[in-house]
Amino acid sequence: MEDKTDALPPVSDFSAWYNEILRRAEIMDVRYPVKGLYVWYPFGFSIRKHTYNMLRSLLDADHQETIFPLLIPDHEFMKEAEHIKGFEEEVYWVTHGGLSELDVKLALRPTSETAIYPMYALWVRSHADLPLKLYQIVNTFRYETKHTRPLIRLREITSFKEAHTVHCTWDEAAGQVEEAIRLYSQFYHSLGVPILVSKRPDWDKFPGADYTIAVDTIMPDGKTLQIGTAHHLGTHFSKTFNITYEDLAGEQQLAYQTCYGISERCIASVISVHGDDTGLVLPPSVAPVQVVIIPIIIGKRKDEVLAAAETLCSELKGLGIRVELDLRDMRPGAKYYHWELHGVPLRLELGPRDIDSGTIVAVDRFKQKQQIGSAAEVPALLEEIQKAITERAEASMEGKIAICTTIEEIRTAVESGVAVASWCGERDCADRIEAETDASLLGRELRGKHAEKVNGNSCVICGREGKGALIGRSY
Ligand SMILES: Nc1ncnc2c1ncn2[C@@H]1O[C@H](COS(=O)(=O)NC(=O)[C@@H](N)CS)[C@@H](O)[C@H]1O
Ligand SMILES: [Zn+2]
Repeated sequence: MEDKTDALPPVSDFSAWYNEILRRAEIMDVRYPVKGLYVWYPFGFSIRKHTYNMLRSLLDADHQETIFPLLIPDHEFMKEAEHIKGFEEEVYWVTHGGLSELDVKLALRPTSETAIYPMYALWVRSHADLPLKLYQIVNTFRYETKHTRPLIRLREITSFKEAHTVHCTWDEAAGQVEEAIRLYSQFYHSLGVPILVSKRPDWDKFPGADYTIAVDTIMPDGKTLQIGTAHHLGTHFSKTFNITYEDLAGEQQLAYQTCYGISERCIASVISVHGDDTGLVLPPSVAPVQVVIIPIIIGKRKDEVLAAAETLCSELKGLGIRVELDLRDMRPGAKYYHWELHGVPLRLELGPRDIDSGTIVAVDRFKQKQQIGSAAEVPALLEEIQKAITERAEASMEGKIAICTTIEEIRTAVESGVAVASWCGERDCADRIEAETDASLLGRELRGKHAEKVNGNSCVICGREGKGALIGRSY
C-alpha cells in the first residue's frame, strides 16, 4: 500500500504531509464514499488499540466501562434547551425502519448525555449510589459543516471516549473535573504530547455546562487542536432528567454532574506532533512495532545470521516487546525506509560481524546508532527513546508560545503558534482580539506557567488590569 515514487512532503508543508502520511503509513483510507467518514487501515487501528488501552488503563482505576444505545428518541434529545441549541444543526436523524416511517424519529448520538441520563434517573436513588463514574468508547455522529479532516474533524467520530459522572455536591463535581484533567495530562504525557490547559470563555463552553476546561496541543502549522474537554454540568441535566438522590436526612436532592471526552484527535496529535520529514515517529508506549530486527544476510553465513535473529526476536517477545523480524527479500536500505516511515522507535541490525563480536547494532528513530550486547538492554533503550521523543515535542511546543503585550505581537505570534497576553475578561475585548488577530481566545491558562508572566499587565485592548489568556488559531 506504499509507493515510494515521490518523497513525503516536508512537515513544514503540514497539510500535504498529514494527508500523505495517513496513506503512506497505512493509518486511514480517506476514499470512503461518505464525506467525513474514513476507514482505519490495520496499522492505524493498531496505533488506536495501544493508545486506547493506555486510556482505559487510566480510567479503569476508578471508572466503570459500559455501552449505551446509539439511537436517541427525539423527545429525550429535545429535553435540555441549551443542549439542543448546541447540537440541533449537527445531529443526524433516523426516520425510517425499512419501508415504514418511524412514529418517533431517532437521533444518532452526537454525544450521549440524552441517551445516558434517562437511565441515570432510574439508577441513582440514594447518596450511597454516588459518585457514579461510567465511561464508554463508541462512535458518535456530528454533521460537521466546517472542513472535515481524517482524525481531526469527522462526521462519524469512531473513537469517542465519553465519561459521565454523578455527584452529591457542586464541589465534588468540580473535583471530578480537576481529576479528569489530571487523568488527561497523564494520558497525553504517556503519548509524549505536550498540552496547554485552559478554561474556555463562557461563550465557548459545552452546551448545557456550567464551565468547560479544555486540553489543547499545538500542531506543526502553529494551529491548536482541542484534544480533550471536561465539563462541569451543575444541575442543568439533573433538573431536566430528574436525576435526584435521597440524602442522609432523607431529603430528595438534585445530583451534580460532569462529563469529559476524548476522540481520535488524540491519534492525530501523536502523528502530527512527533512526525518528521521521514515519516511517523511513534513513542514506544503506543507503537504497534516497538523494535524491528533487520538481519544483514551475507552469503554463506546466512543460516547462522537468521538463527541468531530468530533467537533475538523470541528473547524480545519474552520481554513483552512488540517486535518484528523483517525477513522480506529486500535491500536493508529499503527496509530501513519502510520502518522509519511507520515510526518504529528502534531498529536492530544483526550481521556476521556482530555475531563474531557478540554485539548488536541499535539505531533509534532519530538515527542515533550504538552497539548493545543483548536483548536485555532493549527495554531501557526504549525508555530513553520515549523520553527523547517527549522532550523533543515539549521543546518544540515551548518554541511556539510567545508572550505578547500588543495586538501586533499577538497577530505575529498566532501565525506560528500561541500568544499569551493580558485580557481583562470582558467579552467585547475578547471579540476585538479575535477580530484583529483572526485567532480564537482559548481561555485562561490553568496548570501552566505561561499566563502568569503577564498577570496584572493591562488588557491589550482596553488597558484595564488583566490576567493572562491564551490566543491561537485552531482546527
Ligand atoms: N467532529 C469531531 N471530530 C473529531 N473529534 C471531535 C469532533 N468534535 C469534537 N471532537 C473531540 O471530542 C471532544 C469532546 O467533545 S465535546 O463536544 O467537547 N464534549 C462532549 O461531547 C461532552 N459530552 C464530553 S464527552 C472534543 O474536545 C474534541 O477533542
Ligand atoms: Zn479589556
